Amino acid sequence: MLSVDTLSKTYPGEAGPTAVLKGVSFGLDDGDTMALQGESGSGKSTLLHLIGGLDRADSGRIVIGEDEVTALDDRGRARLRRDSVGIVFQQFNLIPSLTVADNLAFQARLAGRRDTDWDARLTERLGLADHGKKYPEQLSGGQQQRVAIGRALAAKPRLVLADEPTGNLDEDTGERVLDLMLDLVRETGATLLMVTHSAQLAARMNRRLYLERGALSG
Ligand SMILES: Nc1ncnc2c1ncn2[C@@H]1O[C@H](COP(=O)(O)OP(=O)(O)OP(=O)(O)O)[C@@H](O)[C@H]1O
Repeated sequence: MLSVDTLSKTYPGEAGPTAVLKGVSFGLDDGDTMALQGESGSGKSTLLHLIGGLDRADSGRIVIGEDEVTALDDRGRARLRRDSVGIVFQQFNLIPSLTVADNLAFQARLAGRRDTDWDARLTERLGLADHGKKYPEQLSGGQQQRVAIGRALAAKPRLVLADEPTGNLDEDTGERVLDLMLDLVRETGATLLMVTHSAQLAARMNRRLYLERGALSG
């Protein structure tokens, strides 16, 4: 469902251009859960951003389902993010002026795929049933991250991209949040690509890849 083929990305820099990704290739099948690991600065976030259409590659090809991400214009990539991809960042990126319930439903509403039964189940499973009318600032970090996960999953995306989703949480909370996310991702049959520094969390995915000096091993 995801195919990445000889993807390259170079950033301009004061000391000259830096090649961050040098011909990265891999594929994911429907329902795969994959941990993406590598040292700080190895290009993990860059790779996720390119796949999610948040940034453009210099060369190479990314295909999600029927969509060739690398051939889409800005509008096409925005549509793909709205319709097929759920993204969870380390910073929760919730909308402070919306309630928890409205944050959770936000992306599904944009995609025209609001499913109130699924919203209710997500809310229950994520332990947010008593918090729907609160605002993000009234929640703990772990609760906010659960809202961000709920928002990403509410539209039932085919692909979930998560960038250190538990990096801001203590280890126990992080593990619980990840467990929930894995359960919910598996329930929807989505494919998960997750950046993590934690070997323990990576061990719970069915595949692992390691990014080193712009290339993958694993
Ligand atoms: N917009 C940008 N402009 C210039 N350089 C950038 C930009 N974004 C990232 N870089 C550089 O590209 C390299 C890879 O960054 P990236 O954030 O992808 O790494 P990472 O593996 O996700 O790191 P971390 O684990 O610390 O989050 C780094 O050297 C970074 O400084």
